[in-house]
Amino acid sequence: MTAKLIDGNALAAQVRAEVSGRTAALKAKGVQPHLAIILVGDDPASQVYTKHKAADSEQTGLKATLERFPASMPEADLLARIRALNEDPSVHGILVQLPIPRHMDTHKVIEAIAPAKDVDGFHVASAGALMVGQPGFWPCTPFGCLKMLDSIGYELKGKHAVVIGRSNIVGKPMAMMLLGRDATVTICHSRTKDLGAITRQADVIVAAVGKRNVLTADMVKPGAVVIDVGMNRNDEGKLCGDVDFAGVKEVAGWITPVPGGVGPMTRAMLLVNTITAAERAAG
Ligand SMILES: Nc1nc(=O)c2c([nH]1)NC[C@@H]1CN(c3ccc(C(=O)N[C@@H](CCC(=O)O)C(=O)O)cc3)C=[N+]21
Repeated sequence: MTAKLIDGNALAAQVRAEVSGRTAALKAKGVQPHLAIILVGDDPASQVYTKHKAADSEQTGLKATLERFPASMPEADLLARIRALNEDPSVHGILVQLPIPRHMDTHKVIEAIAPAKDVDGFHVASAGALMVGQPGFWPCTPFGCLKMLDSIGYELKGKHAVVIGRSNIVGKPMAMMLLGRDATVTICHSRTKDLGAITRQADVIVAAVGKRNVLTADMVKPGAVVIDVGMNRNDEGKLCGDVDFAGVKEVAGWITPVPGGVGPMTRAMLLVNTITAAERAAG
């Protein structure tokens, strides 16, 4: 193996320690930072994720309230609950776990969250703020990827960063963050012709497609930094990313593993956004 590993678990622990410090400082001023997590339905994966998020919060001194509702909940009731949380000054962050049941309009539900409490960074106001460089909340996954690059002291200015994937929650915001650091950014996607010809020019590659082996060793310039956002299962049911880790680690300069890479950082950045929301509310 030539590539060095960027350890998401270790970095997330550091981030949580920083959040704990900020939480303690706010508590000393009489403010209890509080994240409201809404889970609609009984998807097993979502139940596990939301429990993890609540446990992470409690570990860093943040209060987390997990509210569970049946899949049959009318959309109007969910919107009303979100509006009540918007008005509640003791709540600083609101997260609606996705996916939500199909009879609900995800866009409408996200837009109901007050932008000042949008700790997922999914609201159009958050996306707009990122695009124009105004304070807001950055989506946790690309924010975590940027932190991972910072953790190795990587200078993005003038580098060619290639993002594979154009989702609203990872690819597009990731590209904006890299652009904000003066990288030259290329966004690739399912209709891109000759992906390898583009990725071979990259100094940094962020793979965020949701498909195994999207990036293989022959597509990577020696020494490049490879960030793997993928969360897939292989034929044995084991968690794996979008990157052919075994092959690419022989070529890349740095690489993130799955599990133990971007996933833990996504969870850590939610805590950062929540304490930031509470600090802003406290003035
Ligand atoms: N409103 C909303 N916000 C989200 O941020 C959100 C969501 N809905 N819905 C689902 C996805 C998925 N997601 C993950 C975060 C961390 C890990 C994570 O920590 N993964 C571990 C492994 C966990 C395992 O073993 O299954 C790792 O990569 O090491 C996974 C998945 C956040 N999501």
